[in-house]
Amino acid sequence: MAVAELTPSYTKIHLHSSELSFLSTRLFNQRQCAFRPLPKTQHARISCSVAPNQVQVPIPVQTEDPKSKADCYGVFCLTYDLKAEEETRSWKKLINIAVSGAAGMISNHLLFKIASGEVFGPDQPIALKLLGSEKSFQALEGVAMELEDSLFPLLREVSIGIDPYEVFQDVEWALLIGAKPRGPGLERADLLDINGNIFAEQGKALNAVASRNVKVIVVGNPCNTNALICLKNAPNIPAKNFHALTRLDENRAKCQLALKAGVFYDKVSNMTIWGNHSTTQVPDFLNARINGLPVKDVIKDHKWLEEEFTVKVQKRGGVLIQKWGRSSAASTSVSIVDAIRSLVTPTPEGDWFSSGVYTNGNPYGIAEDIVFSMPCRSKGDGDYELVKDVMFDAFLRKKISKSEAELLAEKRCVAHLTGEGVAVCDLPDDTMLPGEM
Ligand SMILES: NC(=O)C1=CN([C@@H]2O[C@H](COP(=O)(O)OP(=O)(O)OC[C@H]3O[C@@H](n4cnc5c(N)ncnc54)[C@H](OP(=O)(O)O)[C@@H]3O)[C@@H](O)[C@H]2O)C=CC1
Ligand SMILES: O=C([O-])CC(=O)C(=O)O
Repeated sequence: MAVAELTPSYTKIHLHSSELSFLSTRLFNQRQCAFRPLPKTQHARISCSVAPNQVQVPIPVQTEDPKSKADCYGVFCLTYDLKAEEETRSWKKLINIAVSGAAGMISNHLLFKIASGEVFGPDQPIALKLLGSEKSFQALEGVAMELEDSLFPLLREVSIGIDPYEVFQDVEWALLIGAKPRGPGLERADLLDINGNIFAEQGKALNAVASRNVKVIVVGNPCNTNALICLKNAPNIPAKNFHALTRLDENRAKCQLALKAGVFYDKVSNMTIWGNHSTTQVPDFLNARINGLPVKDVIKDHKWLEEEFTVKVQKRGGVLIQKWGRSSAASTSVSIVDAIRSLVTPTPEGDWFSSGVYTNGNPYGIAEDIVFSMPCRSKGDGDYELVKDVMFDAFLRKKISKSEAELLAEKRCVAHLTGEGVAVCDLPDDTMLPGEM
């Protein structure tokens, strides 16, 4: 028995499982449908952007129930009076947070931190919008079940979907984690193209449906160039709102300096990662401080700083993969939390944090129109400013130039995805993600 439900632009079809595989495969192959099995039934919901006259199934006339449009999950589909709770509990207005790759390893740590309130605060209700794929849909349901069972008071809504145009509707934060990992035999140019296509599509979707001031943090690698592709495909959202995650690198650098100096890592401040989230990244020991003093005054072994420290930070991800058999997920999720909190809380006086941001107007002479990790400060309003008073020496300049050249080469390689013509892929041979060795 097949049932279809029509709206002017969408056709919703409920099918028995026997009919499901044929129709969903056909329509999916035409990239026209979003497919969602309905929990605890033999049915699925398929949202297809096809003209109504193409549908060959009996169509009962129904008035649309707005609730049936939402892809809310389980307990999160219940209605409740959030406004009343805002008054009695002094809660803030609900914020919508989209997470892609939501069934992946990083998200599996991150979602529970966000839902617990440790990221946006104990008075900030949260709606989580999880983006997955046809392949990961069941796993997403598993994630949503675990979120249900956690009884987080601040988590008011969870929805799951595979269409970024639905999932990104009105989101104020988009945490873009989902990306294809670089496996054996996959050239970096191919990876840039495969993942670049994902981020071009997601940029277009954000541009169409997200909040006009959405903050976007790109985690999926190669994250700097993915962030550039994303912002170029979202011309109605300020380019300044896009970040590539280099906070994990900052945290790794702080840890290594603390270890060498024999201090706890909260004594390390002003840590900049310059450049690409790759093995050309530059952990800046010239401007960093330990107990408020220049690192070079505390760690006298400057050869260690220039050689071992720099390489250790650049390759930390790869060493971890060798030990763990998979890439950093828990510490990456912690660093995403740090990155968000740095934007929603004022930066401590005199300190700063690193983020991969758009270079236009930067005061350091770094090439314009790329996404480059630089030192930032925030008033806690979600926005940031670049730090002006930083020092450079010949060593730092040389290292920064290498990372800059790498990012300019990556940009030429994705010109077809940024609207800048024909791609030319002349990537430096040694270009690698931190996880590659
Ligand atoms: N910037 C940083 O500091 C760091 C970045 N990373 C990067 O984060 C990303 C995610 O890592 P992690 O969560 O561990 O990875 P996982 O493999 O656990 O999950 C990633 C998700 O990406 C999605 N995905 C995989 N292949 C494709 C594809 N071809 N097209 C679209 N989506 C795909 C899948 O979700 P679905 O099927 O639902 O689409 C998958 O669940 C990786 O790119 C990794 O390199 C990792 C560590 C640090
Ligand atoms: O290369 C990877 O996927 C892992 C990574 O980015 C990191 O550990 O910094």
